[in-house]
Amino acid sequence: MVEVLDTTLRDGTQGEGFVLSVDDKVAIAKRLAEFGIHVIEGGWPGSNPKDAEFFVRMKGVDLGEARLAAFGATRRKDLAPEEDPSVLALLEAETPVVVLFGKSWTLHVLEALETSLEENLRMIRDTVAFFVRQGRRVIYDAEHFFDGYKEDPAYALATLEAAREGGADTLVLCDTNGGSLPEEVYAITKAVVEGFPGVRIGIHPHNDAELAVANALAAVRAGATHVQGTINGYGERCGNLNLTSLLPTLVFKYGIPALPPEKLRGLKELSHFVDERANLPPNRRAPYVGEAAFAHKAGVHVSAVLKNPRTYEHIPPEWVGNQRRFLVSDVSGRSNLLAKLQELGVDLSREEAKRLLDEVKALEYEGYAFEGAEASFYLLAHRLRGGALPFKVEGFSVFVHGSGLDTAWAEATVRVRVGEGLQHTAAESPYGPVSALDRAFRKAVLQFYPELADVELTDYKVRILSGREAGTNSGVRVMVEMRRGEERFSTVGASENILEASLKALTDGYAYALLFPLREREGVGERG
Ligand SMILES: CC(=O)SCCNC(=O)CCNC(=O)[C@H](O)C(C)(C)COP(=O)(O)OP(=O)(O)OC[C@H]1O[C@@H](n2cnc3c(N)ncnc32)[C@H](O)[C@@H]1OP(=O)(O)O
Ligand SMILES: CC(=O)C(=O)O
Repeated sequence: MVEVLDTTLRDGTQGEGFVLSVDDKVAIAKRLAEFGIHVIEGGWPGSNPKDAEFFVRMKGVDLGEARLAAFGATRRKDLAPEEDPSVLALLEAETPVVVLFGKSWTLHVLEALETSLEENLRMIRDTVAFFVRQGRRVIYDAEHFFDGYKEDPAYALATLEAAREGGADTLVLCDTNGGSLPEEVYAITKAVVEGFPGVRIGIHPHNDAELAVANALAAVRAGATHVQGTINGYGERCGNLNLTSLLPTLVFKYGIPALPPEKLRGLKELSHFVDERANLPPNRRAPYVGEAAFAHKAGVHVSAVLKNPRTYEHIPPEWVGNQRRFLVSDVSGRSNLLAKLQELGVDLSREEAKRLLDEVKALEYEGYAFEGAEASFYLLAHRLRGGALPFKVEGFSVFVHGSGLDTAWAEATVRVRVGEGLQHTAAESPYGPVSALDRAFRKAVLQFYPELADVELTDYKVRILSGREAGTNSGVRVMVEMRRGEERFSTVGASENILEASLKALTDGYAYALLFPLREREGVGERG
């Protein structure tokens, strides 16, 4: 059994750009508890009012089996624990578990704390003992343990001994600077495990050499039974041990039941929940939980996966709550297309699929990108089968007016054929030419298709296409995302002219919404 301590709410918030409100912290703590995390480190109550308030709010919250921990430092040099305001703030958090960090590396004792090696040992022993006397479980985080051990093993071990004498029940070896190698971590952890029989040994690795997961696994193989990390690897500098990578590896590959396997079905949802609360975009390429983790693009791969998913998947995606996806692009073969068309509910013969594939490859050469624009791909297939479109744009114009640099507004006209009638409408917008075009187009078609009132534009991205004319003469690709209720779908347009590319992408979105009104089936549709 390996105990899991999550420090997203403490070390995670030491990561650049990862900021949580008190409400976010409370919500995440509850989610971590539901997920089955054993110890949830909520923050450093002596550090700031937000963390202090978090612990006040958590006093009434039932976390079930999970235990809440507050984090803090050993007492200041030459002060008794009961005189140190930071120690007292930690006590007032009233958590069942206290995580104390102390110095293991002589460099830090002498140059950061500016105290003697003996006083540091007393600081560790006294502070641990103080909390143990108050009935708290103390987890001792030995900061810079591996660096300290490499320089002066006897002193590093003496700091652990001081924590044990104080009554700490878990000694955690921290790779604080994140530069240790798995073989060093293995050897040093093994020496500590053998030197401290009966004491739980843990690991807290950082990811500065991209080795946090490897180092955690090395420590566990050497006998560590407690790991500390964060969801999505947020944390100081390059981040902390990423639990969303470590946990499935421990459980599914090493067979170590850190959490019950069925809990890991909620892993992707938990990962996205934390990103959502922090208002950060999820990492698409994250192992196990990223959107791309089970997305198959190359034709050879898709062809094999359709025959047997094990050919290109190391685990079934559903084990971690993820889904298999097939992408369409210029590295596709017929299998990608047939799989995607089946997902979209479109029947094409092999011959038609071949023509569609040629068309996709030619358009991608011109600058289109269909892998993130399934709605445009659907329309392409629809047109290839001779399907009718609900409208046809026959012309447009756009004007931008301004009497100074901050006064611009735009007006647009569009000519759209709907059935037998030709609509010619105009609209203006203070938000720029694309918005004016969108308004004019909607005005033209809404009277015929009132259901489009429920469709809204949610994202708009422009990208300059490389390998063409430079600067403002470059071609552009526009990607648009639209929403209808819970459903999101994306389209693409490419042209030398940004407004033409925009109108292509916009009108693809509206045409798709009209042609494919019932995309509520399970597993169908792009996920936003
Ligand atoms: C490896 C880790 O991630 S440990 C966690 C680190 N996390 C944080 O630092 C985030 C929260 N920190 C804070 O809010 C502030 O730094 C506080 C409130 C803790 C301290 O603030 P200040 O009193 O203004 O001190 P400051 O931040 O400038 O310096 C840290 C002090 O803690 C001392 N210190 C560092 N580690 C320890 C330790 N383990 N035990 C005791 N004292 C320590 C330093 O020697 C320094 O003391 P000095 O002011 O006498 O030089
Ligand atoms: C304690 C801690 O966060 C570290 O050593 O990295």
